[in-house]
Amino acid sequence: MSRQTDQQSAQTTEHDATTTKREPSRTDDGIPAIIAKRSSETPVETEEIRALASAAGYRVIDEVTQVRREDPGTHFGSGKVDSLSDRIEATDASVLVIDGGLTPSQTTNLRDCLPDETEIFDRYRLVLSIFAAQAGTRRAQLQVELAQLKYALPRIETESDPQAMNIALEKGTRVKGVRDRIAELESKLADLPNPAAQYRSRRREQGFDLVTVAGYTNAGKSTLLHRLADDLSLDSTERHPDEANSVAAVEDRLFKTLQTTTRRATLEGRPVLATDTVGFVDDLPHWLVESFSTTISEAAAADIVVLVADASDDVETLREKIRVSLSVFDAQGVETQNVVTALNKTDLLTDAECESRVAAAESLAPRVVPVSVVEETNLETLVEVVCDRLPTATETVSMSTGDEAMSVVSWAYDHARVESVEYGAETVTLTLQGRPEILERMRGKVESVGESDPG
Ligand SMILES: Nc1nc2c(ncn2[C@@H]2O[C@H](COP(=O)(O)OP(=O)(O)OP(=O)(O)O)[C@@H](O)[C@H]2O)c(=O)[nH]1
Ligand SMILES: [Mg+2]
Repeated sequence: MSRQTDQQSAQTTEHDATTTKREPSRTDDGIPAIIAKRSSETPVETEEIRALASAAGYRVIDEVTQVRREDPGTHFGSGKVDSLSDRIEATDASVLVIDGGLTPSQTTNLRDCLPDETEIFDRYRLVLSIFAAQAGTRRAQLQVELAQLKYALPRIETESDPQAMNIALEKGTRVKGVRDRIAELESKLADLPNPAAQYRSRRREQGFDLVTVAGYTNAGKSTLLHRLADDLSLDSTERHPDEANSVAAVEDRLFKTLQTTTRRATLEGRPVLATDTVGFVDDLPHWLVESFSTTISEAAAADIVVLVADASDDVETLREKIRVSLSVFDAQGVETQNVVTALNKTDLLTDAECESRVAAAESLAPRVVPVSVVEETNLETLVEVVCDRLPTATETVSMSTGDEAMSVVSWAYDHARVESVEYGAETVTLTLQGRPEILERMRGKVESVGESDPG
């Protein structure tokens, strides 16, 4: 992930270059905030964090960037913290937004150096506040609160001065309160009826294979789903039309991680329900991603999980994302044997680059299939590999010809893959492949029509 890459390259670049940029205020709405970002590379990119801050309702009035390796104490180093403090004082900003993750002790140290009442938002807290504002369903609200408390807990634990007895006591009470609430939320969430899960379990009874598409944001999950889906009509997973860094697009991207879409697809003749899941947001810790992974837990109930990874990432990033994805699956009880890895966007790579990505992915993940969804390269192989893993049985049945037989044949087309139908003078012989449960139901139907001796 990019944070790690920053730290690695930081060992070679150790200088302090500062730039500040005054933001012409476009709107007077919103709480005034200062953006701060430390990076080991120039130029220091702040476009995304600015969009996130606006999405969270802040008005960015100033920006401070620093090229330096991370300071373990205050993230920025003491000189920079002093000038940040001055700037906050001078601009009357009440919020400091930091593009990066702060440890609990960095948060406390930094707070001690800034004007009183300055609210510090690191990247995670900022994203959580956007989720909180957007969570529309009861489930999403509970999930957001849970994630916020998990974020806050270690910070409350490090916060107070342990020498002051009364504060320590007070801290103890607060910590206990938060722990109790976390336990309460977890059990509430577990008890909450999940309409999506109920829907899927019903569909499975009807004979649908269930495929879940998961992976990091921007890997191409929704695009893949569109390509596979029978019905290509637009829905909520559609990209925001004017993508270009608008606040709406950022909100859209974040909010989408709380939603899922299920579409019907036909893979090698079999009816499949494909579910688009959580896009793991880059640079968010994986406990946070997990807090929102409603559907990932349902992925454990899916027949196959297609892990979509972006092959145009550099090898290290690709590895890291695959590692995190697999560990999230593992934590949710998805069996490795049910994972198929689609290494997407090979159209952006040379053959040699593609080979190195495949090798890297194969060292971590099962069944790696390089594909380009937009150019439709190798999608048949992907479908084949998925279908190979679906629970399958084959059966041949015969029935007396007639209307009833015809309705069984049409039922078969809807629920399984029909390999052949032969219409004889007196009998219809049908060979089909599908879920064992479906073949079982097929037998029941054939019996009611009246079986006919195929010979
Ligand atoms: N070059 C290239 N771009 C692709 C390919 N597949 C998808 N993309 C692009 O990658 C971007 C992200 O695709 P999405 O399908 O929205 O990604 P996603 O995984 O659903 O992302 P989230 O919903 O944010 O989690 C879009 O701009 C796609 O057009 C591909 O095979 N090649
Ligand atoms: Mg998507």
